[in-house]
Amino acid sequence: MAVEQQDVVPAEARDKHAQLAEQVEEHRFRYYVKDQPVVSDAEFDRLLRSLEALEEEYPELRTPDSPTQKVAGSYATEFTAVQHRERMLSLDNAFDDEELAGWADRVAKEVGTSEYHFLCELKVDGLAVNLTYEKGRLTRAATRGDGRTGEDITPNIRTISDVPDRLRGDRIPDLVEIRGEVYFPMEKFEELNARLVEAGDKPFANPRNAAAGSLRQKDPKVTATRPLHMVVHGIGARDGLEIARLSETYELLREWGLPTARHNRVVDDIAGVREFIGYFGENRHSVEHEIDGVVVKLDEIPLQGRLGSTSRAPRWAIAWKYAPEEVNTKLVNIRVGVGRTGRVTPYAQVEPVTVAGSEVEFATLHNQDVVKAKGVLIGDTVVLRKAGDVIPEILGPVADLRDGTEREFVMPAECPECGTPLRPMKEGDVDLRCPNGRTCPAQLRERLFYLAGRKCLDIENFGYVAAAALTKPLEPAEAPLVDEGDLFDLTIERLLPIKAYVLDQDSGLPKRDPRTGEEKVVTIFANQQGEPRKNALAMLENIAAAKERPLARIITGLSIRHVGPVAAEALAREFRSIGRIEQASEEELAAVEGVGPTIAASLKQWFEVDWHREILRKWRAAGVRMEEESAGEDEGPRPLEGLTVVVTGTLQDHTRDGAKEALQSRGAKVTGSVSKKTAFVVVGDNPGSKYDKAMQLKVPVLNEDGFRVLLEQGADAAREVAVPLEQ
Ligand SMILES: NC(=O)c1ccc[n+]([C@@H]2O[C@H](COP(=O)([O-])OP(=O)(O)OC[C@H]3O[C@@H](n4cnc5c(N)ncnc54)[C@H](O)[C@@H]3O)[C@@H](O)[C@H]2O)c1
Ligand SMILES: [Zn+2]
Repeated sequence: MAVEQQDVVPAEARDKHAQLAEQVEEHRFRYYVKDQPVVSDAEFDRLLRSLEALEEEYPELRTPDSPTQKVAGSYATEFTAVQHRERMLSLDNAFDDEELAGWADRVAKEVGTSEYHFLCELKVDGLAVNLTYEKGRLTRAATRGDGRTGEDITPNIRTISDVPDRLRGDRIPDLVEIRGEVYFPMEKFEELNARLVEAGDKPFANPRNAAAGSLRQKDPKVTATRPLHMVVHGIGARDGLEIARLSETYELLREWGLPTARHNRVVDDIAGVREFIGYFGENRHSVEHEIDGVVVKLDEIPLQGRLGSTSRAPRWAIAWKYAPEEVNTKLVNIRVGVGRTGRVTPYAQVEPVTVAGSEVEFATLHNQDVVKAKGVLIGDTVVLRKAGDVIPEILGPVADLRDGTEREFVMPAECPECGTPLRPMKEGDVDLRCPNGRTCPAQLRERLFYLAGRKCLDIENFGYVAAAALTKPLEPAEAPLVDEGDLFDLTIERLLPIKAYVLDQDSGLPKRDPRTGEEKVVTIFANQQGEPRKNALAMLENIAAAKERPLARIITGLSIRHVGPVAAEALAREFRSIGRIEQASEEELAAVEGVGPTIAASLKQWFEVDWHREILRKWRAAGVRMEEESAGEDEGPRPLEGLTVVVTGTLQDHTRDGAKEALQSRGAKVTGSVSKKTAFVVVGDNPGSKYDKAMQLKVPVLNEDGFRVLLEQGADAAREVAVPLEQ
């Protein structure tokens, strides 16, 4: 027999299988027992899939002890082992629509009735726990372990305020096992790592590991200091409880005081499932915890029993996985960039990786304290996260992969672009700045880019490369712009000879030709014959047109510290001229609503600088708008008059102020808190409690598309596309 089997499975495949199985087991140990995985989930999933593919090809390899056949995980000996009364299973995954449809077809075939529903739940990214309640009292809490045996973490679970010690209400059974997920909130994560690093401990690579590591502490006092939360997503053994639908069971559990999920939905068919998946794919960050997918379950409990389970997962449920937002990559270097107001910020340069659909090479690190708080070293493998449209960030290091060659980041003492010694603007500031405001090439380039950008003069054909070329060309030696003063006096003759690097906006570094590896240099305004390019002429025309922009935008474009679009708007409304702003006293400035003392002081300082006043003199001479007599608010129709709107979360196409401005200019009132009188809540990414409040009060919620409808077609049209609320 043995010989025959050898014939069927080539030795090569057998070796490959053994090797993969060992790797999978090793990663599982690091993940479930040590809470310090060394590869990303996506990488791990790929490994497991190759193992499955191999077993598909050679079914003999699929023995009961293969990692594909077991509930992953083990338990550490520091904890007392606990037997679960009913096994805790894993879930089968669907990575695409075909796999989802395949699952639905099997359900339809095997369930034996057409009367069934799907319950859609969010897949919470944390760790599974099992709570045993006897006669309403929490008597035991355990991790999943290998599905049969978990670790006793009862004292640790008791420190989580979401978890009731005693159930209250009716129909409380003699015994019930409650299954759920413990998670660590993303927004508290950085703080935890900062504390760990400060104490000389290893930081966590991501919030899921932080949840697992925090809960599985030998000393529950440590767990008590960690902001853990729990969401219920299932039920195990029970005695004295008759239940028919899982969704209804959750209602009951909620009445007992258990933390049930708020976003569950029962749908009739797979189309409904797809809609739920689509919605939360778009609104992944509007949820209070991290999610990595959607779990679809058969809602009818007797039918669940009819379908049964395999050794590792129920057949009546499937987990749809969203594209991963976290990847592991190497932190190649930490560089510093100089911003428009001279602020110097470290940022990470990583080995390029694709995440959430785009290639990432740089991630923000904010300031030197953040670098320290994250506990990352140059040379570390790090977890990089790109959530939706948010700027990529480094979550934490994979400390277990260090080999001793990693080094700490040291903040430079001098500006990387002009060599001026860096210093904080005020005593006690964390941020360091380059004080060379006028001629620091980095500051000038960033200021010009901002000035030409959407919030200010909105000059088309004037991008980052142009900003760099005009301020620090390779040729000619003398730059056309020494500061922004001469912007409106540029001529095509001055532009034609310019040769410059093609600078990358994220890093401020020259881009390289992928073939030759050389830095790219272009004559950006002239073609090969030395004639003006179309873009160059268009840019000049657009610069001329920009002189007429509203006063507020011109003020914004001056890059006065603390004076963003909102303050500029307030200043323009109140003073209606830059000259009058200059002449106003600090008290007068501070008294304007939306200005205040910090901005007033900053304005005063700005006007004291000679070259700043010189910019204004040149602009005035060039015919740039310096006054505005008509009141902007009185212009045009006000289609949203009488509506109160709340904006929350991060929108893609609008800044918060831009959204506000767009609403106000149409007559709507924009407020900060949701009440019954609120007409709409506009929700971007990471909206927080206002979204919850809107759900509670059943105020129509608009996503960004809905917001556009509101602006362009009015309130009635917007109501039609508002998010249907949960029944
Ligand atoms: N990076 C690594 O080295 C490594 C190693 C092992 C596992 N992993 C990762 O762990 C995951 C696999 O672990 P798994 O076997 O626990 O399977 P799983 O996470 O894919 O699915 C099962 C688990 O989902 C959880 N869950 C969350 N929300 C739920 C809901 N609403 N209803 C039901 N269950 C819900 C439960 O805890 C359940 O145990 C994968 O994401 C894998 O990439 C990573
Ligand atoms: Zn500088």
